[in-house]
Amino acid sequence: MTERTTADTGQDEVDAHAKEELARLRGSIDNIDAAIVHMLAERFKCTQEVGRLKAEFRLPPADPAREREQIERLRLLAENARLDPAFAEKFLNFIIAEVIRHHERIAGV
Ligand SMILES: C=C(O[C@@H]1C=C(C(=O)O)C=C[C@H]1O)C(=O)O
Repeated sequence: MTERTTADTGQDEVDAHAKEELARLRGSIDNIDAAIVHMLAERFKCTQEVGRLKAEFRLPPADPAREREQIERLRLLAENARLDPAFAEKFLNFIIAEVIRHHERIAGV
């Protein structure tokens, strides 16, 4: 059996480079995920205040016209950022559904 040395293949260097790149990219992914969590926490702080305001003034928990505007706006932003607009819409709808649930709870619906 012939042995393959590092010098023959350079595979060890490729592996080391791949590991470094993977660690670098995952470091950025971790930072981005942390930013998303912090941004979402701030957004929910605002929407909780909106929920209290709506409950106080007997306004409905959901505002479909406002949601349509936001979705339209987010789809355009996504297109410009080369993000799938359908994904952006799904993501926003997911968040809004949770917000409406909170508003209903605050209003005691
Ligand atoms: C936060 C609000 O309440 C709901 C939640 C929304 C949101 O999360 O962006 C948008 C519209 C409403 O259905 C609002 O009316 O502004």
